[in-house]
Amino acid sequence: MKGNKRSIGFTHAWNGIKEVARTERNFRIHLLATLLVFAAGIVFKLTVTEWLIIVLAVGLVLVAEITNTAIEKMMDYLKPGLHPSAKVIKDIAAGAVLVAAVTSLILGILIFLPKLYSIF
Ligand SMILES: Nc1ncnc2c1ncn2[C@@H]1O[C@H](COP(=O)(O)OP(=O)(O)OP(=O)(O)O)[C@@H](O)[C@H]1O
Repeated sequence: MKGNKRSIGFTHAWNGIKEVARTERNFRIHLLATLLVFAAGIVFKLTVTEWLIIVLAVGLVLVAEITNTAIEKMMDYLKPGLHPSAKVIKDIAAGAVLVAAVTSLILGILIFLPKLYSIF
């Protein structure tokens, strides 16, 4: 048999992430932003505590985006046509992404702004 139960579970999870990356432009933008933030972290030599905050902030946004996509796809599967309840559910899921993104933006500003300020 090819692979054990755990590796098969990982394969399903990886397939899920690939599906989100393939279908969701916002997720691809967040992945690009993640790379840029990590590059900036290396350039500015972040402390361990700062890295902890940045990694958590980035993870928060990616998890929110993946969850939002799962909810959107579930709604499209369960209720393919337009429906007020589908709208409310999707809007709430999108709201979670917005909250995560704004939180991460604030954390990023608090960490990187003083470093940028000290350069100029
Ligand atoms: N079945 C539906 N019934 C009513 N309104 C809907 C429905 N599907 C989507 N909408 C509205 O369109 C918005 C965008 O939904 P869509 O499924 O197109 O997600 P998206 O374009 O991938 O957006 P996001 O940026 O949140 O990922 C929803 O937040 C909702 O307001």
